[in-house]
Amino acid sequence: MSVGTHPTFENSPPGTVLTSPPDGSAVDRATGAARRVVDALLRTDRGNANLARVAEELNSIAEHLEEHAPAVAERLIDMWNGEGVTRHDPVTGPENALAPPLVLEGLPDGSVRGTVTLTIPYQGPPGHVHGGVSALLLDHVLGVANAWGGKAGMTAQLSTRYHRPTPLFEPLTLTGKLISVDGRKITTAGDIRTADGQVCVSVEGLFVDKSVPRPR
Ligand SMILES: CCCCCCCCCCCC(=O)SCCNC(=O)CCNC(=O)[C@H](O)C(C)(C)COP(=O)(O)OP(=O)(O)OC[C@H]1O[C@@H](n2cnc3c(N)ncnc32)[C@H](O)[C@@H]1OP(=O)(O)O
Repeated sequence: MSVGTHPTFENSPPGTVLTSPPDGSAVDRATGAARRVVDALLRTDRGNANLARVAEELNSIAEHLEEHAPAVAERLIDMWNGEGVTRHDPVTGPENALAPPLVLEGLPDGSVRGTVTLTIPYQGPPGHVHGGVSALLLDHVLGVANAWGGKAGMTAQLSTRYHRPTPLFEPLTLTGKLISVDGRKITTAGDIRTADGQVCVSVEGLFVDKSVPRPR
């Protein structure tokens, strides 16, 4: 897999933002609103008398968006156009309402770091983050760490250790760093910590240098 023109720690200043933060565009603001809706649907009173109308209005919004959507094959080409950082992925993508979204910066020691506060849509155990969500976030963090380290690959294995429950509603710091390269095999490690430095989840990933072709 090629890293194309992605910045690396050897050619870019510390603090380089490696993902695509929300930029205030209409699509990013609409996606932010969709995140609020997902969160609010989980929080609103189950007896909220307006929920039937809410369902109608949300379906009407979805119909409007679908009416203005090109064929999926065309949209995929558009999404993967250029060599830039993606705006649609489910971890950092400002255009993806499933993404928190996490913003990652590159550090001079070759690691990447980002802080995010997760809320109810990401819940697994009561008041805590779903383990699959932690693995999703860390898989992507390791992928970005590989790019910052000058490599890229597909995840072949992600070994995840859950040290303690990961809290919702408080800032979590995620880090990742490329550890070693052996031919096509790239080993990368990362973790999720609370603000006071407690490790909640740590991962080691094996990535293999191979890419899936972009849609054209
Ligand atoms: C700035 C923003 C940038 C952009 C940042 C973007 C970040 C995105 C991050 C998301 C990353 C993903 O989720 S990627 C999506 C999830 N991953 C996938 O879908 C991958 C599906 N699997 C595959 O396509 C394949 O199995 C591969 C590519 C992983 C490997 O297939 P291959 O190319 O045929 O290679 P293969 O010969 O099998 O393996 C190569 C070597 O690795 C070893 N190997 C392979 N798998 C394993 C394994 N699980 N455990 C141990 N070793 C393994 C083999 O023994 C071999 O060793 P040796 O004999 O050479 O010693």
